[in-house]
Parts: sequence; structure tokens; C-alpha cells
Amino acid sequence: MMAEFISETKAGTAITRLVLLRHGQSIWNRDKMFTGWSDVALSSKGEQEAERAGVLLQQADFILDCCFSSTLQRAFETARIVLSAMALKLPVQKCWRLNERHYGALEGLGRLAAVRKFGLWPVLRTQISYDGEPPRLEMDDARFPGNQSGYAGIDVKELPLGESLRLAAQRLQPCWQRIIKPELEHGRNVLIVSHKNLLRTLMGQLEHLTPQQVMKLKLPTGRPLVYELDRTLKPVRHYYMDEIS
Ligand SMILES: O=C(O)[C@@H](CO)OP(=O)(O)O
Repeated sequence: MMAEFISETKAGTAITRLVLLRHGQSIWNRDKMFTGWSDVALSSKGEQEAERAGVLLQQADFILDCCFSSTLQRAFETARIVLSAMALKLPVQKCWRLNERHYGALEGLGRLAAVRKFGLWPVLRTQISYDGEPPRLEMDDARFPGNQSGYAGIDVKELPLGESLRLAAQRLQPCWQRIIKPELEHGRNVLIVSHKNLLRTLMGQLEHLTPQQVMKLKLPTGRPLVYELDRTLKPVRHYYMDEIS
């Protein structure tokens, strides 16, 4: 469904809407494991969260013009469930640059196992610092995307062995600048289904937050966060969809 017009606020500022949605709970969220680019499924709770997100948007008669997701099944599947609950036949455009930050050698480990293997500080710094990089993978590790068929065709130098939030924010930029931002500039309402850290960096970019402020942002699974943007894509306000329903 195309937006026929860009809605106007009382002050006459043109508004377009960007919905940021962290996928529903995954089985590794449930089991408290570092996930990153590991491609795990939604839990049954996550499927229900995705359904509820779609119902909320549908009940609000939310007009959506395009939908993007990461290539990871927990995000893509969430997007598919949301669109189906909204009875919308939009394609889900997948972009690997919307994948979660890569957790390097921490992927597949729980917090305790990670600390036992790498020590407290390497794990802690990954979680509390914007520039904190996880212990990196070796190039021959099966968890390196360069060894996975789904990423064939992408320059191997672009694929991560482990990322800080800053590095993840940087690799998102070509997708944001060339693909998503132009849609918003044309007044189209956009849904992005992605991941906690990747979306936190995007919120930081939109709101001009400091790295410290970004690290404090919380982003629960399965709750659509709506940003109303003016013509210059400056946020006018933002709210969780379930706070206004
Ligand atoms: O990858 C992970 O471990 C989590 C938290 O960073 O991300 P998400 O559940 O949002 O994919």
C-alpha cells in the first residue's frame, strides 16, 4: 500500500514514519547466548511477539510502504509474520548490512562460558563499550560469514570476524544512505526489522546521541518503535506502538 500523502502536523511539518522493530525473541535470546550472525530461529514466544506487533500496527491502520530486514531468519521471519498480520503483500527486502553486530568468538556461548574461556574483561568490554570488540574469529572458523554460502558474492574483506558497535554502525551506512534513507525522503513509511545493537546505533544516529547514550538504550524484542520524522528526517517524536494503543 503506498502512502498517498505525507501527513502534516499542526505546525505544518511534513511527517514520514520509520518503524524500528527488534525481531521477536529467538531461541538463543531465551537461552541467553551471544547470537550475532548465528542464524537461529524464533522461539514460540518470539512468534507470538511478532504476531502482536503486526496486530498493533494493523489496528492502528498504520500505512507501510516498504519493509526491510536483516538476512537472519529471526528478523526475516518476524517481518513476514508482521506483514501477514497486517494483511499486507509487501516484499521483505533483505540486507546483510542490517544483521546484528558480529559477536566474533563469543557467538554460541552463554555469559558464564564466555567469561571462563576469554576472561571477564574481554567479555565485559564487548557489552559496555561502544568501541569494545569481541575476541575475533579465525578466518577458517565456520562462524565467519565468509565461509557461509549465504554471503557468497560479498567481498570477503567487508565481512566481519567480530565487531564493536561502531564497526557495525559503519557497515550499515551504505544500506541506510543508498537504500533506506531515500525511501523516507520520498515520504514513504518504512519498517526495519533488525537487531538490538544495530538498531541502537541507528537510534543514536537519528537522535545524535553520544556513544555513552547509545549504550544505555534498551530495545525489547517484538515492540514496534515508531519514529516520526520531518522533511529533513529529524525525529519529531518517537513512541512504542503499544504505548498509544
Ligand atoms: O545477538 C545477540 O546476542 C542479541 C543481543 O545483542 O541480538 P538480537 O537478539 O537483537 O539479535
